[in-house]
Amino acid sequence: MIVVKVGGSAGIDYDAVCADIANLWNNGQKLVLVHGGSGETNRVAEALGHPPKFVTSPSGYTSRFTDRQTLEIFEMVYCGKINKGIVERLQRLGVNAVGLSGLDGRIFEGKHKDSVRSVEGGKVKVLRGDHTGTVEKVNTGLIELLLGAGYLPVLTPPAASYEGVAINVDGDRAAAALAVALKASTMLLLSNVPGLLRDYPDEASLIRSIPANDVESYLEFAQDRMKKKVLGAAEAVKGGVGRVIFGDARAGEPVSAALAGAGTVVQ
Ligand SMILES: Nc1ncnc2c1ncn2[C@@H]1O[C@H](COP(=O)(O)OP(=O)(O)OP(=O)(O)O)[C@@H](O)[C@H]1O
Repeated sequence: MIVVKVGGSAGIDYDAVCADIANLWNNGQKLVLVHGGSGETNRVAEALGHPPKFVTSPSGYTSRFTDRQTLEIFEMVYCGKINKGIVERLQRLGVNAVGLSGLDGRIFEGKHKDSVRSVEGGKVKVLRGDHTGTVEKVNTGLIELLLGAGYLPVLTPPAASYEGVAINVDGDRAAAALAVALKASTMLLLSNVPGLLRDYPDEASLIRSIPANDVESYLEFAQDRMKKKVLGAAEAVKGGVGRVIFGDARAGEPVSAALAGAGTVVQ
């Protein structure tokens, strides 16, 4: 079993990712696909007159401040345009894909965090009305039901809070929780960079391998949103996933290339 998470940053080639996945799936590879949608969400939010707001926590993690309106825009893009776009591509390639959010059947569950601490102008502010959280539980029953019946699950945030409220969760860490719960041998985190770069954005500074017992010390090379990927990788290998690969989803055969070791291999 492998878990493939494909991001939603500019430049990602969904046609290439889906063609590669269809090929692997049709050759018997069991897999679950998780996706993001941040780039398109930013564009749609701007167009709807509710521009994105990002907050940086005192510990340096950046996240999207998700008020109710942002959550609704987020769902339009993640669960709508991106999810159905991927499912349609896979269906056209002969793969019976089923697109679901973490809310559906409570596939991803976690605690709702209503407030977030944000560093603004050197001061820490508390912002309320946030619809975010972290995945703590994965309903593998529904996923196994689908896989057992021959469907390829295509999953996306948001998750469900324990009270049944939709919460924006980080897709990389959701994929990590899923990979642990499914006892996956490999998790791929594909985005619009070749992997973790020592000197971002210099692509020649690709870090080729990271020892599984020392992932956190590589957090220092990751800026803003890349930090969550490194954290997700640490959580996955700690939870028993054999290897995590940060790979490039901009062209070629992104999944096969990453499985063959292109990118940053955490093992
Ligand atoms: N050291 C680094 N190496 C590589 N990328 C980095 C580094 N530091 C920061 N980044 C940024 O991290 C981004 C990837 O993370 P991001 O969460 O934006 O991608 P994603 O997974 O494609 O999106 P989504 O949130 O939609 O799933 C890259 O586009 C790059 O700008």
